[in-house]
Amino acid sequence: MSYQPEKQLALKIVKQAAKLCQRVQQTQGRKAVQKADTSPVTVADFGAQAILCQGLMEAFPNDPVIGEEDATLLQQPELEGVRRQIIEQVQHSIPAATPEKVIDWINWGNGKVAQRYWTLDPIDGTKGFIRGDQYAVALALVEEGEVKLGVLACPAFPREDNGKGVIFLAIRGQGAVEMPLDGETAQQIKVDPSSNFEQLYRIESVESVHSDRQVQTAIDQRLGLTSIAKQMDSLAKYGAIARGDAHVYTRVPLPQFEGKKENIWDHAAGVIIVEEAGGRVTDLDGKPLDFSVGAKLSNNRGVLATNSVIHSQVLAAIQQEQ
Ligand SMILES: Nc1ncnc2c1ncn2[C@@H]1O[C@H](COP(=O)(O)O)[C@@H](OP(=O)(O)O)[C@H]1O
Ligand SMILES: [Mg+2]
Ligand SMILES: [Mg+2]
Ligand SMILES: [Mg+2]
Repeated sequence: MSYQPEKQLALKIVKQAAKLCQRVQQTQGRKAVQKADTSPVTVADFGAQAILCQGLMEAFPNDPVIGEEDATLLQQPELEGVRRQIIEQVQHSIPAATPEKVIDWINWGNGKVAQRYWTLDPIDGTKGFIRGDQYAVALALVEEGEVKLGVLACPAFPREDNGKGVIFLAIRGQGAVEMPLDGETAQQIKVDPSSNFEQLYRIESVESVHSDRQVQTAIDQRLGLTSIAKQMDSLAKYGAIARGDAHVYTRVPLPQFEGKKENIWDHAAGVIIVEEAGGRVTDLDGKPLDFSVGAKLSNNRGVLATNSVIHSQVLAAIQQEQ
């Protein structure tokens, strides 16, 4: 399968969604409201999910979509202003949008896992978005539990030409590329296959409660990895591994979140981008991430992404630390 129609649509809507996020940041700032689990969500998260879902619904009406956000929260009367801003922002991209349609589009992302489905994170790294750091719009196509296509728009990702804004794209069997967010020139990307731990970089979340830094540092020491870990919000970390800026990404759950499983949309697009760039992604026990069970990676524990060359050595060090 070449997945050309899927690729064209995915690129188009991810770019549209990223534009909405940039516009919200410029015009409305980075205000957030709290979800039931106390995590933040913004006008841009909801607006970007509406745009992504509308495009998928129109082009692939039979494919279920599993997205992070849900419009239930917006029924609260005190969020009337937020709801209005979301609708205005979506109308900017899709003039025919009505309030009812926008809510329906957001909720189109409440689908269930099927033989073929899409998963999306309208903003991964909402905390990064609010801080003015990295964030990503993430979209992936999954078939038979395997990611077949992944697109990541990272509007704040630094480019070699000193500009900002990168899209990472991978299709199974076709390699991984990066391109400027507002351009067309695709450039093949590859992991850096170095294996001398003294020269390698690990990358981790900026948020200290999203992974166990103590265990991660102990793993570094076992491996002889001496550099200070790079920190970056969102799935952009997978992009950094795929283009050779870093070599190891560990996501070790903190003891207090041991039973809390990772969301499929926080990983799917990144996994294929790293794999197609020559890297490897498993959980902390060396098992492939299983995208066939639901919205959570229920059959997996944590995540390890590497340049592939050092993967088994890192897994061995992880086993010794558990
Ligand atoms: N305690 C926790 N452990 C692991 N991941 C968590 C977490 N709390 C939140 N997250 C997830 O971490 C994601 C951000 O990833 P990162 O830490 O790599 O920047 C969040 O995505 P959203 O920002 O889309 O909500 C959220 O799903
Ligand atoms: Mg996320
Ligand atoms: Mg999100
Ligand atoms: Mg969130």
